[in-house]
Amino acid sequence: MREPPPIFRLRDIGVDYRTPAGTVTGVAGVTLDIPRTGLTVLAGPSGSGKSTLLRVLGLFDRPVRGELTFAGLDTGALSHRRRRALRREQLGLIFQNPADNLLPHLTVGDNLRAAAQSAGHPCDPELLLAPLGLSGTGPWRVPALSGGQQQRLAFGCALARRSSVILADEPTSQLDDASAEKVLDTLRYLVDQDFAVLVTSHDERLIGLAARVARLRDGRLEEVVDGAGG
Ligand SMILES: Nc1ncnc2c1ncn2[C@@H]1O[C@H](COP(=O)(O)OP(=O)(O)OP(=O)(O)O)[C@@H](O)[C@H]1O
Repeated sequence: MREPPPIFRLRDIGVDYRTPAGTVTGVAGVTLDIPRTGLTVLAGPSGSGKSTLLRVLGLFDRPVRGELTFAGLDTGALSHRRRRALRREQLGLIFQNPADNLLPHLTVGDNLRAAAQSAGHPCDPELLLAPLGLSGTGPWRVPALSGGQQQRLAFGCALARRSSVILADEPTSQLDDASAEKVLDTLRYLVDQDFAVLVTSHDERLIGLAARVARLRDGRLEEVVDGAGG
């Protein structure tokens, strides 16, 4: 059987940052295909370019070099508006700090409703909350949730938007062990639901769940290996 086309196709991607001290390379020469299903981990030491690459894949930042195709679309040719619409409708990007992903003045249920509405979908919060281990929290305000619960709610918002791809920056890094385990359960659930899940991480437990691990070093792709979760 023929392999389905990749969800992301990266060819020679480069990102630079201009700083007062000169140009800093975020990533350079990254060529990689990311399949439509399963968990892909972008691994590598601090400063290796993981977050930079995730922001490019989330269509937040445009690479200065190379080509990025998302679901067959050449993203370099897309207007700012079209990129924003794709982000809202198809790409769930979850930032490292749980509080950055949610609307803190709303309840848990209203966060899910707002996420669903922004992508034009109906929403039953309790149906989304149960598999995330957050049953009954719909009427709570966001600050009443722990950091790990907020992180899982952020994944719930991506589910509510029916994002085809879920991208998360170090989702376990700010959590204690018990909360991190629950986030790992959430990632397993998303993979079972056939989402393409792409996360940056140094966390060996998370790397152990991956179908494939892309290792970066100094902004370059060092290797792509099959993981234990494949
Ligand atoms: N906004 C920025 N301005 C200037 N340089 C930046 C900026 N963001 C990242 N960099 C530089 O780009 C390179 C890659 O950084 P990036 O944050 O992508 O790495 P990372 O692997 O995600 O690191 P960490 O695990 O610490 O988050 C580093 O040299 C970093 O200093």
